[in-house]
Amino acid sequence: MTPYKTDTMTLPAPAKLNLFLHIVGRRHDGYHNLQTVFQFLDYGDQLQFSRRTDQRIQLQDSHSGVAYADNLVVRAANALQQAAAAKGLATTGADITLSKRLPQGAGLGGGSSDAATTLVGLNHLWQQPLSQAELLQLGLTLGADVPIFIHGHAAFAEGVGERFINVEPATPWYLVVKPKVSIATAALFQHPHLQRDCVQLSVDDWSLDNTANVFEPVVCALYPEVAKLRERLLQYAPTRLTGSGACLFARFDTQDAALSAQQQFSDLQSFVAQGQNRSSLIRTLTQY
Ligand SMILES: C[C@@](CO)(OP(=O)(O)O)[C@H](O)COP(=O)(O)OP(=O)(O)OC[C@H]1O[C@@H](n2ccc(N)nc2=O)[C@H](O)[C@@H]1O
Ligand SMILES: Nc1ncnc2c1ncn2[C@@H]1O[C@H](COP(=O)(O)OP(=O)(O)O)[C@@H](O)[C@H]1O
Repeated sequence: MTPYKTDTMTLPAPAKLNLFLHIVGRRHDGYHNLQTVFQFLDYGDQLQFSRRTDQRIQLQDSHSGVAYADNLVVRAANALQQAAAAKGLATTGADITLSKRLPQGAGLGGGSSDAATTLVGLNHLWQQPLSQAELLQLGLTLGADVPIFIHGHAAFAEGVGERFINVEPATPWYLVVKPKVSIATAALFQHPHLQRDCVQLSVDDWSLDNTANVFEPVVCALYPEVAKLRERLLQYAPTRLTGSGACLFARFDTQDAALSAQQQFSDLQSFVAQGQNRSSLIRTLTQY
């Protein structure tokens, strides 16, 4: 039997930002067609994977607060084991440790990033039972945001967010602040005031100035705390909502400027991180 290259891997699960988010139509399956640009942050969760001698998946979770079977890490590991078995390929089990740092319901894609890192990490540990195309397809069954984290490069995305054209936007420093509200993505997509008829852009047409996040006015109307926080952040830098919220990100030219503004938001959960066009997951993976 060929020896495995590695028995244990530690991989990041970075956050994403939606630099803009437009809805361009509704689909028959209830989902919406989007146009968005995803960029990664050098900040996120961390996952450790170790091969087991039996077939079990065991997750140790540092306070994500999600029920074991619902955790996207467990769901991703089980889905990968089943997909490999369907191809007649053997896998082992795995011990997985999730160190959770990203807030949830934040628009940062934390759960989706954990799922993607699990798929990519275990696929590597188990000697690639699935191709990259198969991983992307499997990821999409776990959530619309999972494929971008598997892809791992900043992209102009369409469809439900699974069709990509790589882009290289500027990589400023961001101050990301989480208002004290929790937002349910599915309910927000159904809101009657949500703009769903944005003009289709092409990849070369978008800029921060000619785009918006269509969720932002709806979230600000529903949650005055978010509107107030947005006003506060706008005093320091251009600010936008990421995903369906609740986090807002303010854009700075330097780390010092972002850190200095952060001092004014000590009443809330926040962090400063630089935008990345190649995700830390993909960069770290090359070390294994
Ligand atoms: C809005 C975005 C933008 O990146 O991010 P978040 O705010 O969640 O981070 C994503 O489209 C969210 O992706 P994700 O959170 O993976 O969504 P899913 O679990 O697949 O879907 C949750 C629910 O949102 C709705 N949904 C999601 C994506 C989409 N393109 N159209 C939809 O209508 C559906 O009602 C679905 O049942
Ligand atoms: N490992 C996980 N980390 C975070 N959330 C998870 C995880 N597994 C399942 N979830 C569920 O996914 C939901 C969305 O989480 P998350 O991806 O962090 O937010 P968002 O989509 O707003 O960026 C959570 O509210 C939680 O119920």
